[in-house]
Amino acid sequence: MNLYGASGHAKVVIDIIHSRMEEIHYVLDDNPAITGLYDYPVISSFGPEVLRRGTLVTIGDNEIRKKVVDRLDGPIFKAIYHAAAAVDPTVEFGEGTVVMANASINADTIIGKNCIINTGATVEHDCVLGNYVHISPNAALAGGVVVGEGSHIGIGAVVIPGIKIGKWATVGAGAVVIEDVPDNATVVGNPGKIIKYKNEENEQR
Ligand SMILES: CC(=O)SCCNC(=O)CCNC(=O)[C@H](O)C(C)(C)COP(=O)(O)OP(=O)(O)OC[C@H]1O[C@@H](n2cnc3c(N)ncnc32)[C@H](O)[C@@H]1OP(=O)(O)O
Repeated sequence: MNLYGASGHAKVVIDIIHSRMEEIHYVLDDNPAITGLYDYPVISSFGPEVLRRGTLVTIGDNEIRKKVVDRLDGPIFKAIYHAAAAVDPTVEFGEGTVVMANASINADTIIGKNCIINTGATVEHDCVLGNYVHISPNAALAGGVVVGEGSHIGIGAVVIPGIKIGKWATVGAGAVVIEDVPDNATVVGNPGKIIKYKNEENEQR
């Protein structure tokens, strides 16, 4: 497989890949100033033949990861999870999703494409996560939580059972979410409160 994005996030994905003894063929990045990541040379100029084995887009920012996936002229690699992640066999993943060490994902959860379930995160039973979601390290989703496309749950945040989080929303680090979160909203604190929206026309401060 290839990695696209020679970032800090890519370093952690390399750990997953090593734990699974999969082979990395190329590390790619748009920035020609980045020439290496660990022992891997990084290339910024390449033809379609480089992409044929499948690529994981290793960019932490959800919007930028989507932009790169949308323009990629080749297949996305299957979902991959660290050998030290605890994943129930009933869990379904979309392609390009990565699960870091010590994450736990419980029964009948469905996770979309190109998501990140980061180190030590908990995604409980019966959750549904859209594409391009990022659950940050040590964040916890209780049972039956729904997270819409592109939303980012910050480090150490907690979401109580059955909550629905809309698309492209942000939950701040350490927040405790006890009410549904609309699309594009940013929620912080305990209990979580909306502080802004991505689209100014929706702003309700
Ligand atoms: C491996 C990895 O590193 S994975 C990456 C994990 N990353 C994260 O978890 C990042 C999470 N991001 C945050 O928590 C950010 O602070 C955000 C997204 C919630 C807000 O960021 P910004 O939009 O830049 O907002 P800004 O910093 O201007 O803060 C706005 C207000 O919210 C407050 N605020 C910001 N974040 C939080 C928070 N997590 N909890 C409580 N209050 C917060 C600020 O104090 C500020 O309050 P004020 O208006 O009274 O001064």
